[in-house]
Amino acid sequence: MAKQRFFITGTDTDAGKTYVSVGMLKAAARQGLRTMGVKPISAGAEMVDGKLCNDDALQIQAAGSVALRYEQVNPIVFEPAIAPHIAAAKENKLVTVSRLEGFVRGTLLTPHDFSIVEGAGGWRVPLNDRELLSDLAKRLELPVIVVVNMRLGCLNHAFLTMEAIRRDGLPIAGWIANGGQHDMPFYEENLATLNNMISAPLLGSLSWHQDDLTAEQEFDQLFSNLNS
Ligand SMILES: Nc1ncnc2c1ncn2[C@@H]1O[C@H](COP(=O)(O)OP(=O)(O)OP(=O)(O)O)[C@@H](O)[C@H]1O
Ligand SMILES: C[C@H](N)[C@H](N)CCCCCC(=O)O
Ligand SMILES: [Mg+2]
Repeated sequence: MAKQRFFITGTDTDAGKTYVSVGMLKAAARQGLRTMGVKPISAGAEMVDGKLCNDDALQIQAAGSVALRYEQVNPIVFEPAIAPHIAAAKENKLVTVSRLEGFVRGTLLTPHDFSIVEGAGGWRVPLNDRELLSDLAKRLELPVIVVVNMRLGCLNHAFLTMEAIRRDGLPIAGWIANGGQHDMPFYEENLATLNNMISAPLLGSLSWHQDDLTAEQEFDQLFSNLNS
């Protein structure tokens, strides 16, 4: 199987990007693949053993089967859980696409079969006054997986996100309906609307999980859909 790499974005912050990233990394590892994930920039971190660590990055680091140092997974980390460019400005730091691209490409040189790069927030999150996180995805030329947080308002968010990714010229590997039947009235009707109007494949609909086995089964199916 050829090496597979994806950029994971979502309809918003808290859409489930990390949840999906971790689930996919584990599903790929169950198929015997060497897996790794990168969270290039994070905002929202705590001190762990004297080092600022972001929970998404720790989860992604733990879920990958290839051992990576924290800095390889998450090279840029800010303490407050706010928009990353504002967190950077508060520390008089400038984050650029070029710098992030260098870090990510460096980590992805580590031999592996399957990798994900998790964004932060949604598609158009600023990195500085001129550049967006979507510019990083463009520079990396990665196919994109969109996690749609299934709640009222997601139709508009999902369509705008798809439009923006296509406008950026990147392929959409597929989208995931996340957290179904959790708190969405007329879930099936909303899912059908998304499915009819999005031309990229629906890779899977993930329920709001009650147990690990259900989650594993859903991610195994999702992983197999990604490869079909
Ligand atoms: N299908 C699901 N079942 C159960 N819990 C879920 C599911 N999807 C997401 N969650 C939970 O919802 C919360 C938000 O999800 P997650 O952290 O993956 O969002 P995110 O898109 O990565 O956000 P960020 O923009 O901060 O990176 C987490 O606590 C996560 O465990
Ligand atoms: C702190 C949060 N969990 C994410 N890491 C960053 C979300 C940035 C959102 C920016 C925005 O679109 O307003
Ligand atoms: Mg996350």
